[in-house]
Amino acid sequence: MAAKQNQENLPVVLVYRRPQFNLPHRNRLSRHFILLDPADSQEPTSSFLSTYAQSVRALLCVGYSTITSETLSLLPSLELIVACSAGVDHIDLQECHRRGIAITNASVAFAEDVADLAVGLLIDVLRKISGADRFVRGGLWPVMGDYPLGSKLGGKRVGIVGFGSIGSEVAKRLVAFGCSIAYNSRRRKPSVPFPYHANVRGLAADSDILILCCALTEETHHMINEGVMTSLGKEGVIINVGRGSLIDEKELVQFLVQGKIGGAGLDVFENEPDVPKELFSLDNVVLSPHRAVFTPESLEALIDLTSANLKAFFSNKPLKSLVEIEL
Ligand SMILES: O=CC(=O)O
Repeated sequence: MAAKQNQENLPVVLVYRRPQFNLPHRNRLSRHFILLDPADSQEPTSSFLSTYAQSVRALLCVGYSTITSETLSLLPSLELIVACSAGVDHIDLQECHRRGIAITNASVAFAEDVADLAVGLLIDVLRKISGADRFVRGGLWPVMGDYPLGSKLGGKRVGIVGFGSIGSEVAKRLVAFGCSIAYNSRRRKPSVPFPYHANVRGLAADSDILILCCALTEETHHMINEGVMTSLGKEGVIINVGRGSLIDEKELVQFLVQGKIGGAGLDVFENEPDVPKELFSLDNVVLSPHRAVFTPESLEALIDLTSANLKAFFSNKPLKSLVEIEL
């Protein structure tokens, strides 16, 4: 009876997810919150929300489940969206801003793992690890002899696009490898000791490698275009752990196929899970199926952060990872 009473006093959190997205460590969260999940019900989501979620103040958005203005219009009491993702481009930010809904994201929980993968992709592209692996497994070593030389990471000039928690973890790692770092972001960050470029094309012209760690917004959509890739040059390498649409993907494919840039390491694509087939035969391209954030450790950290944000909200304390909405 006492346990039931406690359960009834817990704050209610609406779980919003596409059926393919599971909420990791759900049991841990349900010790502190009553989780209202339309996916547990037979009812269509919109009628579930209209019937059961009218007084819900906090929503947990799992994966990249799209939250449109129509979804928001079904939730008149909503004050907070806790996104279980680093990127929040699947949420209608303008409508959230208009309705005064705060958003938190998970970049800080994921930053180290995403940075590790960015550096892993970069080393793979430069040292041709995946290509060499295919060479050995395909029995080509005895037939063709030496595999082509790779290129050294130390000493490279790396341009980081987006210098939030992920960009700064990438920089920390690459400084240790002996790279020089410069960055581009919406504005200069006084606490960052590296050279700032207000313009991505200028950053590309001064870099051997571009690593994309920024959010996808209207301004950053296709920011890596023909001009930027031309400035990066024939030996240049692009690593993308942000979102596919940061790059004009058709243009990237042309640049890679025609040898107008040196290589790419891509964890994200414009039309996931579809990846341009032209990339499959290129040994200077390393492909990963949007997995940068997924380690058991980062999922644990995600639940800690999610819980901390929700607890802060329900006790009127400052949120742990508030997203600044700039429109
Ligand atoms: O891409 C992964 C994320 O945004 O969390």
